[in-house]
Amino acid sequence: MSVQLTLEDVRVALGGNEILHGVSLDIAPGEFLTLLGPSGSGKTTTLNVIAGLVPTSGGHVRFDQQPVEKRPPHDRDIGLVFQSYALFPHMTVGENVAFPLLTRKVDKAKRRAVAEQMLELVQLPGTADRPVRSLSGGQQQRIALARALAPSPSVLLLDEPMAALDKQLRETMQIEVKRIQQEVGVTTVAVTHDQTEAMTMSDRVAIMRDGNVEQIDTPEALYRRPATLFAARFLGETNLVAVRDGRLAGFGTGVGARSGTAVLRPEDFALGGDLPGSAPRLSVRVTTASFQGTRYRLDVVHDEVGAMIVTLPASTDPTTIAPGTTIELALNDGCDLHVVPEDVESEPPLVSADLTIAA
Ligand SMILES: Nc1ncnc2c1ncn2[C@@H]1O[C@H](COP(=O)(O)OP(=O)(O)OP(=O)(O)O)[C@@H](O)[C@H]1O
Repeated sequence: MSVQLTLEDVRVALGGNEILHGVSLDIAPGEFLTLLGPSGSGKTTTLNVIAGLVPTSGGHVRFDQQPVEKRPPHDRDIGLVFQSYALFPHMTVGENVAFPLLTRKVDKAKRRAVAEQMLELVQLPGTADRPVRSLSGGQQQRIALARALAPSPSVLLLDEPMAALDKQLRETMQIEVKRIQQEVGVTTVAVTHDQTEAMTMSDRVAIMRDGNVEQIDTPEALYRRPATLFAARFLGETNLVAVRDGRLAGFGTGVGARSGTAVLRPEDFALGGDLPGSAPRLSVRVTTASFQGTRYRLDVVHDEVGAMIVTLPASTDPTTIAPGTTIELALNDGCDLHVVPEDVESEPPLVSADLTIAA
């Protein structure tokens, strides 16, 4: 059973300081939301508020409209997965998975059946009788997930669940966690520092900054339409190019907008020679060029715009982009230039302008 999870102007004060300054989130039943943000921005505190592990000093937390602020953690119907797995080392895999059912007084045969069903779900069938210590880190994380899901919680909370895994395993597990979450359909909130992980797993991502939600949207919208420069910098690599009096710095192109900052992603560029002469362009000097299998990644510099990051197709002739070379960059066909207006950082509510390039 999945629930609608609502945080309404939630405030938390700890050690004499207010840590959350009015966090509001509305998470649909079965949705996967990730809290992403720098260290100390309030991600874990928000997760702990939902779990009931941290008291609120204001606002409301609701499951399907019902306030739960007064309910203790064990009475909130929540599954929790931590970075450290927190499995019981002296128990078997099956006993670990079934543990939450033991405390709910479910009989032994039913516990065993649920444990086996959960082990199927996390693709570790037949491991119920193995000592938990005999499993690898990735397998132990699957067991932690199976244990959290065993009582069919209303809400699943994942606190940096992949942080202890190596990069390759982490990428596999991100896909796997999303598959399992979709199969079960449980409303899920995750915390991570890892923007790729956030984009891979989530229906929506909430970017947190200093105890507030900076922006919440789908990964695509956050990447293409960041409402603030903080959000633009936090999700994906970005080039911030000034727009003054309606002209894009360096390019000189009219963008028909007031002043602000254009958010140009590395893939928004192509080599000038590959595009029609009408495409906005500027000459830059290559400082580094590295081949990354599916593309080249270049650091380039322009006197007025400064340093930028650019990616070009893997088929690009490497001799034309060698460090020290001056190349002409053009804005890619279909590049939908997004400008954050100048006053946005200081004057909420946040709005962003979508502009088409004037001929
Ligand atoms: N028990 C506490 N007492 C006082 N301050 C606290 C307490 N717990 C957290 N804080 C402070 O609250 C702020 C938010 O902490 P929180 O752990 O929620 O951030 P975070 O975004 O999860 O960071 P990280 O990514 O480093 O885990 C930090 O400045 C932290 O120092």
